[in-house]
Amino acid sequence: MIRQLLRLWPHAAEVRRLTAGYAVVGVLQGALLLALVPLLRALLADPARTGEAFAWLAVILGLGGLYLAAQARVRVAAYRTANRVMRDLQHSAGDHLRLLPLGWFVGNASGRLARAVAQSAPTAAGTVSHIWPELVASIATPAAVIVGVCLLDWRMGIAFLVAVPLAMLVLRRSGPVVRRTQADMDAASAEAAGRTIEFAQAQPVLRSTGRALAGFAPLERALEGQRRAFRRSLTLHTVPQFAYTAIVQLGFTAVLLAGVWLAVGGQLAAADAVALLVLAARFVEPLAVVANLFGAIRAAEVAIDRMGDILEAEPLPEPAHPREPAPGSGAAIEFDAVDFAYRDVPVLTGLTLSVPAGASCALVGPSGSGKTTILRLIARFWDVDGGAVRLGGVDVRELSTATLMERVAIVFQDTYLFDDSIEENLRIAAPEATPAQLRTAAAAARLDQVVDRLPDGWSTRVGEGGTSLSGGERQRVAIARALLKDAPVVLLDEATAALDAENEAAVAAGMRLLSAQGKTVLVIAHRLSTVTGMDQIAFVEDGRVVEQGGHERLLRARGRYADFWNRRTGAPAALPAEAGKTR
Ligand SMILES: Nc1ncnc2c1ncn2[C@@H]1O[C@H](COP(=O)(O)OP(=O)(O)OP(=O)(O)O)[C@@H](O)[C@H]1O
Repeated sequence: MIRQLLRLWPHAAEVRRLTAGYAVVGVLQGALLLALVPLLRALLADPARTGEAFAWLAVILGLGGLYLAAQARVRVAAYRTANRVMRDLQHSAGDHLRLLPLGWFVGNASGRLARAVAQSAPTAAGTVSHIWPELVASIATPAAVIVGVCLLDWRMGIAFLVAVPLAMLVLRRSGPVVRRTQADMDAASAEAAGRTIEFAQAQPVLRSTGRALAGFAPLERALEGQRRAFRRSLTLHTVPQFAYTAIVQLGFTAVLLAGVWLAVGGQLAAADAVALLVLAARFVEPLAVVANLFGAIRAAEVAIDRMGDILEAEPLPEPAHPREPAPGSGAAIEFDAVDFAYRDVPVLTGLTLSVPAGASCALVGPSGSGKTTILRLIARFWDVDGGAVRLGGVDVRELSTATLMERVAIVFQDTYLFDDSIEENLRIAAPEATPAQLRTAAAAARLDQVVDRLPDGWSTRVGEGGTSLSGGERQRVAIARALLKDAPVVLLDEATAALDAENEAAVAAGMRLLSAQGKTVLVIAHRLSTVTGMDQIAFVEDGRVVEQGGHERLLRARGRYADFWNRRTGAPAALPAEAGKTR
């Protein structure tokens, strides 16, 4: 566990110092127990050796004081270290997240992150402050007792030692099993938590489809999986736990038998035998908890691994010698024979696309053809597997992340809004913007109409993630942000959610304005009204651009785009009214 922790929190000297402190506390406790032997020996002698007994009592009191002082000191140090561990791990996670490619955040990253930051860091800290000290003391105390007993009577020392190798063997053997079952439990709990959240979020869908009372199979499966993992962990832990307890009791029995046998045979004074048996009873206590502590350590290892998944995730490679996009054509976008796969599943194959600076281009094509992936590769969510994506003639891998992000504004479907006012949500894009600039951008994106309808106007809080706005209204915020950011390249994924006429017109107007401002606009167009106004259309199919050109020209060519257009214009245009408004 400590080795894993040190990989993420490289302060070996501090951990060593702390461990040495815990060991000293454990040894002092062992010495305290050992001092009982001469005390009892003096008390049980016939007649009792009162003076000697008082002297040993004084020694015990002295050792007790020392033990308490050492314990207090080490505890304070441990709490400080634990605080630092928690703070450093959380800060490192925060710092590291900023370096990870945006693609890392696609999928269930938020769940992983929340668990790592909210649970793993405190677990690692708690292990340092509580479990590790107890474990070290639970080993150091019996070790000190055994050494002392060996010095008092080597035969009894051997009896004390009998159980130790067996106990160690059981702990060693059970370690990987406990760790594996803990990891299974952890994975099953994560799945159950994710499905529970999904169940809550899916309530509107489940109710509107009349399935709310019919149960939710993914959640039921996840909960059953969690129960199965729990049962399995109980079963697999029971045998080694029982074996360990039996071995510890066996050790105690060995000491008992050896003491009685030696005392009956006259080889050990009765007083010594009684004293050593009392010691054996106390000796067993810390040993008995070691197995549980090992279990807790294994659980902590799983939590630390979870944190490791974040801290050891590969950051986005930064160029050693960053370049700047060429002046003039700085906002041109070019895909040069790009290959890209998600976990070995090819999505783009030899994709070539060229959009001159200041031009607008609509990506059109069947669902799953790779349009979103194309936009994401420009923003370096991931790096390409083959070929190159260029911005202003420079491979995006040769631009620093700061330069790239400065030049690109992203308006994705799932625009995230902070639970703050609309004004603050716009300021994210341009913290220095004057109120007049904010209002101009908002008006251009027709966001002012939304603001006018909100109860507190500009100061209305938009709810967590912007849930009090509709999808179309959130996109208007994103377009206003893009206008404010004034980046030369705008990547826009039109909301697929049905937009009402007003939102559709607002988004289209925003796009036209961005284009009129001379920006290179790349749009995933889900609406034909968007497509016709674009300088170019790139028809994407099976991860390639199969046709590129103006709308009229492509229609005349009667190729794949013309087919797509004819099918779409022939299809019923009516879409369901916009769902998801909570306002
Ligand atoms: N993060 C991901 N991990 C694995 N596969 C992915 C991921 N994102 C997309 N894919 C897969 O890559 C393929 C292309 O997806 P992409 O989202 O780029 O297509 P699209 O043309 O934008 O589709 P749509 O129009 O439906 O949004 C699909 O088969 C999709 O399932």
